[in-house]
Formats: sequence, C-alpha cells, structure tokens
Amino acid sequence: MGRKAEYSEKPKKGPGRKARKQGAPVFRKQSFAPMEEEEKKLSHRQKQRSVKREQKKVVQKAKLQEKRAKGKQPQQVKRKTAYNSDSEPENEDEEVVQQKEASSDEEVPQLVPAPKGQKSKAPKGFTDDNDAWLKPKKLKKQVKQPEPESDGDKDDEDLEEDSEAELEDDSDGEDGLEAEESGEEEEDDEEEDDSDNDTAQIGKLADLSDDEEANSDDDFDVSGDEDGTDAASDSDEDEDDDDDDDKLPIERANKKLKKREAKEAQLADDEMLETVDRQDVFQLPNEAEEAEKDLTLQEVQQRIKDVSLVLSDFKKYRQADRSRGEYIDLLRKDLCLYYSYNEFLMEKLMDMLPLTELMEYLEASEIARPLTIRTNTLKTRRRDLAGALINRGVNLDPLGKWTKVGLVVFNSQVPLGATPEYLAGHYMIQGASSLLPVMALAPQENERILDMCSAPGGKGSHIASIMKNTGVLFANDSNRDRIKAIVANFHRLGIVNAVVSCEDGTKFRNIMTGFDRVLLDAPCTGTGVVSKDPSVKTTKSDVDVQRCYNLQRKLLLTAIDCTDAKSSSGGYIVYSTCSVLPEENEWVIDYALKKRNVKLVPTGLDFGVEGFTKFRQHRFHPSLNLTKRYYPHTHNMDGFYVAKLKKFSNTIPITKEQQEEDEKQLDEAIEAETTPEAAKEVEEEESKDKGPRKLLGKRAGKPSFTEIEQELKKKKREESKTKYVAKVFEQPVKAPKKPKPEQPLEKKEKKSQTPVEKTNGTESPSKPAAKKTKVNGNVPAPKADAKSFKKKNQANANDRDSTTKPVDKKSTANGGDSPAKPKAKDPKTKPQGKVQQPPKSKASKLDKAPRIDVDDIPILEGKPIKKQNKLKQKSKQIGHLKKSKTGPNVGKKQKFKK
Ligand SMILES: C[S@@+](CC[C@H](N)C(=O)[O-])C[C@H]1O[C@@H](n2cnc3c(N)ncnc32)[C@H](O)[C@@H]1O
Repeated sequence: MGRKAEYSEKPKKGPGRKARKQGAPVFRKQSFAPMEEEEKKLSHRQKQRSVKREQKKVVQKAKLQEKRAKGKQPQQVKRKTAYNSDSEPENEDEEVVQQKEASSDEEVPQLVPAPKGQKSKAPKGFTDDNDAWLKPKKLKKQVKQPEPESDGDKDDEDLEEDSEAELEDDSDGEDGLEAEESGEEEEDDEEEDDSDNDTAQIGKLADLSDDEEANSDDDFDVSGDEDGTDAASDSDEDEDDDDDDDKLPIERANKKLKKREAKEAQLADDEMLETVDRQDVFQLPNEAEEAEKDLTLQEVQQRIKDVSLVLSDFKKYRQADRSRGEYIDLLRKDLCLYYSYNEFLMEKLMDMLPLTELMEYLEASEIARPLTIRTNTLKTRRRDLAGALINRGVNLDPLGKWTKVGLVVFNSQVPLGATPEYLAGHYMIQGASSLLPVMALAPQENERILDMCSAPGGKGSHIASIMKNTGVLFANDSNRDRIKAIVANFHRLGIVNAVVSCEDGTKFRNIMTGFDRVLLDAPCTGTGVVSKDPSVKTTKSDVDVQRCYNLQRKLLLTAIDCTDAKSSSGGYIVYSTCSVLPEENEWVIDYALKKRNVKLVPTGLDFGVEGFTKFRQHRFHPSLNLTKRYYPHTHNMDGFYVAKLKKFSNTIPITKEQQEEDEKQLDEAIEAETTPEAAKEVEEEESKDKGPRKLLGKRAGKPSFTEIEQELKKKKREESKTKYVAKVFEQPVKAPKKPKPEQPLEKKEKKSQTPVEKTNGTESPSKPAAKKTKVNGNVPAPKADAKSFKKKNQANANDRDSTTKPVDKKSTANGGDSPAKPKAKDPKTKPQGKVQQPPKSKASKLDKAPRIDVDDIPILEGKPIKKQNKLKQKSKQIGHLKKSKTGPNVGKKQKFKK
C-alpha cells in the first residue's frame, strides 16, 4: 500500500530543492516501533501482564532453542532467528558470523543482532541514555534467572550467561534506535542509524510476532482481570496458572467458574446449617395444652412433620427432658387423627415400616388403586378383549409385562360390570394383586387343585382358565352366601372343570386329600386393602388379628395335609393374604415350617419386597425371604403377601428339635403363668370359670394400666370376646417372653385324647363335635361371630375375609388394643364361658352354616410329645380323594351335592 519508503537514499539539501520532484515519503522510525507506542498506553496491570507474558515467551523460546540446539545444527537456529528480519535477508550470513563472534554458544535467541563495529567498543559501550534504555533488557535477564522449569543443569546456567552477553551486545543496536528516537543524531551517523533502524525493526518485528502469540492470550488476560476482582482466589489460581498453561482459555475459565461455584455452594450449605441450628426446636405440648387445644388438620400435619424431623435426628432436635417414646406417642396420635386410623393399626404399621416409608404407605392407602380386569382366556384373547372394550369407550392398557392377561382401565364410559363382554364372561374384574397367588401356584393342565377359600371365585376361575378346563378344580368356601358368587362367576366364565363345595376349610383333610396343588387365599384382616375398604382403618383390633392368625395357621396346616407330596407335577401350596401384618403372614408360614414337612420355594414372581426374616425382636426362618410382600406405595397395588411351599413328605414331622421347641414353649408358658400378675389373673379366672383354660400371663413385664384404661379394656373385651380369641402369638412390643398359643389346647387335648391328629385324613368324624362341646364351654359363643360374619359379608363387596368381628368402637376411642396391653379377660366383669348370644330372631342361614371353631380344630403341635411320637408311627400316607363314609362328612357330602 502506498509508496515504499526508502531509507537508503538521503534527501538532498540545499538551494532549489523546492523545485525538485517530491521524493519518497519518509516515515518516522517511531512508526516502526508500535510496541513502544503500545507500552505507553498500557495500564499498570496490563504492563505487568505483558511483562509476565514476555517472561514466559523468553522461557519458552529458550527451551525451544535448547531443544533444537540439542537435536539440530546451530546454524539452523541462527537462520530461524534471522528469518525474523524482513529487511535484510541477504545479510543472514554476515549476521550469523557476527553472532558467532559475539558468542560461541548459539543457543540463546538472537532477538537483536549486534551492529557492525560496535563490538570493539568499551565493554558496556552505553551512554547514560542507553543505561536507562537498557533496563528492560536487564529485566529480561532477571526473568531468565528465576526460570522455574529449567533443568537446573550447568549447561543451562552457561546458556543464561551467554544469552546475557548477547543481550548486552544487542543493546548496541538498540542504542542506535534510542538515539534516533531522540532526534539528536548527526547526519553522518544516519547510515549507521539506518542500519540500526533495520536492526531495531528486526528486533521489534520479532517482538511483534511474539506479541501476536501474546495476543492469543487475551482470554487469559481477561481472566486475569477477573482474578483481580476476586482477590481471595488469586493465590490459588496463580498456583494453578502453570498447570493451566496447557489448557485452552475456555477450559481455564471453566475451571475457575467451577471453583467459584463450589465455594459458593459450600458457603450456602454452611449458612443453611447455621440457620437450621438457630431454628426453634419443636416443643412437645404437655398434656394440659394438648387437651385444651383444638388443632386444625393443617396444624396436625405440620406437627407430624415437626415430630418426624425430631425423630430423624433425635439427639440433635429433642427436648432434653422428653423421651423418644413421648414423641412417638404424639406422632402416632397425630397420624391417627390425620389419616383416621385407630391407634392399634397405626401402631402395627409404625412397628412394621420405617417412618418415611410409613408416610408413603399411608398416603398411598388414601388413593384408590387402578381398576384392573383379567382376561378369561377360556373365551377370548387379551388383544381382542381390549379392542372390544376400546370400541365401547373404555380407555385401557396392558397391566404390565409380568402378566399376559391383566388390563388396567383408566376410565370408561360404560360400567365395566355390565358390558356385553363381561356378561359373556370374557373378563373378570380383579385387583392386580389377586393375579399374583395364582401365578405363584402355576397350575398345570389335568391336575387336581384345591382352592380352599375360593369365594367369590376370582382366583379360582383364574386357576381354571390356566388349566384350560382340564383336570379338576375344587373351589371351596365356608360361607354359603359367597358360594353363590363362585357358582355364578364360574358359569359366566365358562368353567366346567370345577367342583364347588361349602366346607370349613380347616376340616377339608377329612373330606379329601391328595391334591397336586392347594391355594389358600386365607381370610385376613384386610389391612392391605384400606383404600378399597377404609373401615379397616378403624375397625381392626388385636383380637381380630389374633383370630385371623389362629384360623390361618389351622387352614394352612390343613392345606398342607391335603397336598400330596408325591404328586408327579406338583406338591405345592400357595398361601396368600391381603394383609400386610407379619402376624398374618410370616408368623403363619414360620409356624407351618415348624409343624409340617414343607419348605419355602421361590414364588416365581419377579417383583415384590422380600418377606420379613425378622420383625422387631422376633426371628423367622431365613427362607422367609423367598416370600413376597406387596405395598400400595411401592407397587401401586393392594397390600398383599404370597408364599409358596413345597411339601416334601406326607408324614407329619416330629423331630427332636420340635420336641425341644415344644418343651421350650411349654416352659415359657409356665414361666409366664407364674409371674405374680399372671398367676393372680389365672387364679381369678379359674375361680370364676373353673375351666381348664388359663390365660398365659401376657401381661408379664408390661406396665400396669390406669384404672380408666383398665375399665376401657374391660368394656372392649366384653364386646370383642369370641371363641376365636386365644391370645396366641407373641406381641412384638416389649414382651420378653410370650405365652404359646397351643398351651391351653394341649391341656384340653391331653384330657380329650382325640385321635383326630394322628394322621392326615384319618380324623374321626365324631370327635370334632365332642371336642367342640368341650371347648365351647370355655370360649365366647360362636353365634356372636356368626352374626359378625354375616354383617361383614354383607358389607364388603370385595373378596376379603368376612370373618372379622363388628366394628370395635372402643378400639377407636381408646386407641385400640395395643400389643403392650395383652390382658385377655377380666373375670370380674365378664366370667369366661359366658356367651354373648345374639337374639335368636336375628339368626339367619349364616348361623346354620358351618362355623369355624378354632379351638375345635386339632392341632398336632399341641399334643404331648409322647403322644406325637405315637402319632408319627401311626401316620399314614394320604389317599387320593379318600372320604369318610360315616359321620358328619356324609351330611356334608349331601350338602355338597345340593
Ligand atoms: C380372601 S377371601 C377369598 C377370596 C378368593 N380367593 C378370591 O380370589 O375370590 C377369603 C374367603 O375365605 C372364606 N373363609 C373364611 N373362613 C373359612 C374357612 N374356615 N374355610 C373355608 N373358607 C373360609 C371366606 O368366606 C372368604 O370368602
């Protein structure tokens, strides 16, 4: 661009020069020293950074050249240096010679070659002005000295010395530059100055090129500015600078940003902790306050949260003078209030689930489970059914990968119990959880299968459809009204391989044995189906649980006895309940494992929570982890339990271990009875009843109740006494030693010496009646239960057990029977043996139906050990479809035909 400047020609001076043609433009030397200009403009900080950059550049260059010098000819290095000179490439050789003269070591970068003739001058050869100018060069030297990355070898030191010498030589040339800048040079010196200019330009151009590199560090500089704003991080970041050299500017910036964020997060956490610490600790209300205050639901909810927080870190948040028990009591009360549970059930749930999970469980139990249907594969395919229902405005989806027959219905424009498909038997309305026990049972075609508690036939019909209407399904239920539902459903669904019976399941071994598989979907408290039947929350009590527990154990033993261990295809028993309480699940299975030749096998269900192997202070058989639990909050289905047993022998086991166990149980019961309180209780009871049955001293070790509590207890017991109440299982809370359930029965059976228990299927038909008479003299009347049966059956449309007692208002009022309040009966208020008889006018068909009498059922484990040994010897293999032709079974058979 423009005309080229010529420095070689000297403009002529003198007269007539105005007339001359305008010569080439003359540029001030200053124009070629942009660095000088820039330096003047730079701020102090910028200069510092510039110096830093320079230092780095010099160090890098030194390193680079050192490397090259090691691997290449020195000449090449010199050429490289000379290449920076644009103006006089032809002088390369001369310069090289000069440099050689200046220093024998060529490793030092030749930024500015020495001008000719200058070398012979005085060693320093600088004027005072030069001294001033030389300062930057000295700085350069200083930079080299602290070079951190130098090897520290002697060679390096030599190198530095050499470079210093050269720099001093270079300064000669720069001296000329300084002189020119000052404008004080003589014309005679101009040629030399020009050459100096050239050298100066060379030097400066080299610097410029370096500057370009430096400019590439602009980002770094920017971040350096940021450093300036964050003085605290300066030191750290400076330390990292060296490590960051290899990184891109953006990476360095990112690193710094992350550091800063981490610091801020840390600060925020600290602040939060401080704030929490400063917060007021939740103050437990005292009883007076509690009585006065009427809390809103929101306040209760808030208090639940507060107490939960305290319990989550009790040491930290507790009030020094308050115990954990007080907090738990308050929490239980609040939860009962908020979710409308009685204290008994809430306490059971609190025992069972950790606090956070409990809250989830309670919340999930408030929400209805999705409506699900099961395709009846005897009549249709799921895809076809889904299509048909979708056409009717039903919005549905497959239930899950785990089932090929389930459909979940999101919404429907038609009632699902009245569609043509329903009436045609293409599907059954069933909860998702009710598919699980049948899947675990895994029925096979042509097998003989017993569904012991079948009404209304949901699972039974599922079994039949898997069997493809082959083999025989025995669908039994003790509730005659509910039997009708089985018949109706089976008709609708096109099941033709079923025999429906109405028998007491606990006696089924007398009717028929030798089944390939038995399903026992046992009657239970229904604590898993709270969302379906909210009344469960307030109506269940300790008595209900114990009643169910007794019945379940007896039904399960019978189910095992009805199974043929030698079945070629089966020999399996599946036990299930829609309760989540361990008393009705693990406890029952654990009991059966001890009493029969069965073992737990995997259910085949690939989801569900493992069953408990321990619960509070209780320990179950380790294989109970093979059983499965289902919860509304984890599986979005009703609370459910499934266990699968394999029978491996038809004989009834009486092992040495069992003998010892039985003896131990006896000892414990005796020991419990001998506690002063229990002894007194038994004494009083015996004096009233004069019966053999004794309470087992469950109050041993328990705190005594206040008078009011005892009064409430008495009233409650009066209401809830039934023949089923046997106070059998150990209470999970604070009960050091518990009475064994079999104890009273043992005593009775010792006297009666019934042969019923001797072998499977060999029970004498006349014995149960005799025994019943005897036992019923010691327990509340059965008719009260029959009434409650009826009420429940009418009330509950679902398939839960209907054998539970009527709503126990007291249990709601006083928090229900806590496990820590085990006193069974108060002979003062209600002598044992007295029966709460319902008015005869109210007795219905239900009353005439076979009633379950827990005490009437033979319990092998209750036999004296010697007797059991005898039984073992006499035990026979169960015959298939063997039936007694005499006694009450005959009547039952006729009933069955009806
Ligand atoms: C949970 S429900 C069964 C539901 C059924 N498995 C289904 O899927 O439709 C329990 C049933 O057991 C019946 N049951 C109660 N005690 C019984 C007993 N001792 N023998 C036989 N069935 C009994 C009840 O009448 C009730 O129908």
